[in-house]
Amino acid sequence: MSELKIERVWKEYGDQIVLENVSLTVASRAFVALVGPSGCGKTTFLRMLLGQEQPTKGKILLDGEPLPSEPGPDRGVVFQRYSVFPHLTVLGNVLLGKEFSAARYKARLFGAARRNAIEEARELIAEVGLAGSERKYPAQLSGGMQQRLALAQALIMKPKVLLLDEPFGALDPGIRAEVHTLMKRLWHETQMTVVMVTHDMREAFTLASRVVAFERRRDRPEEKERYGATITKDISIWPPRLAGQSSIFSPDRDGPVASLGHSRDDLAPSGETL
Ligand SMILES: Nc1ncnc2c1ncn2[C@@H]1O[C@H](COP(=O)(O)OP(=O)(O)OP(=O)(O)O)[C@@H](O)[C@H]1O
Repeated sequence: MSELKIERVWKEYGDQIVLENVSLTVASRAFVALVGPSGCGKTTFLRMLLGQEQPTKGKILLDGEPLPSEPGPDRGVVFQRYSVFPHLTVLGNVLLGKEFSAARYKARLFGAARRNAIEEARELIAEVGLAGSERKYPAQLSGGMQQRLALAQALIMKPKVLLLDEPFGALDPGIRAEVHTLMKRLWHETQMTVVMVTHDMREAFTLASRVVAFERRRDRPEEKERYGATITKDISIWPPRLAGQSSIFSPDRDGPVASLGHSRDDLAPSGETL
């Protein structure tokens, strides 16, 4: 279970109303894409889900409980850039979350705990297609590889909710399509709830189970500060998509999702390719 419930949320910075009266329920295992004009508050909304910002008014619940007021391991995040640490290797970046959660001040694991964490990190690195790059630094990786690394870094903590802020926006179209395939597979395998901000409508409709548009209903320059954006469109993709379930209606528009080594028999009871 990982349902997000946003209830009548407002966000104001000083006199500026960025978001007004936003209500949204994101079902467990859904993949919601947030779209909307530049500056309408998509990132602000995502940062509230992460716990980096608090709503001015309203409530955000995760599985019925108020969202903790700071980021935690139940919510992973990947940004367009700068999600990974440049001075750590690929392995070091993926291990970091484990080390921090085990030893908050020293950020180091020892003995069997460390060996197990390394094993887990290596598996995840292979899962995102980076096997063999464990000792490389981010600067030695392409943009697509860095975003794969950022996904592995977020996923090692097994978050209930994955938050993505234009994670693939800086990638070339070919690489982006490859990472989309990976993202879709990871969503099915982990069965996380995903909320992704994107400017790319094709990306939104390729990946998401639901596309939600934010917009200011009143957008005259003199009203900019007084009214915020809210949800103006909410489109459920047909045929319906849900993490861990293959569509019974038709194959996905991008074709079958190849696996890099995971058996997905348990995820697709019909034996269909996800
Ligand atoms: N910490 C802050 N303090 C004051 N104003 C802020 C802060 N963060 C965001 N804003 C303002 O909130 C508004 C919405 O910004 P936000 O980055 O959420 O929009 P966005 O829809 O994600 O934009 P883009 O699509 O261009 O990334 C902007 O006017 C921005 O200046």
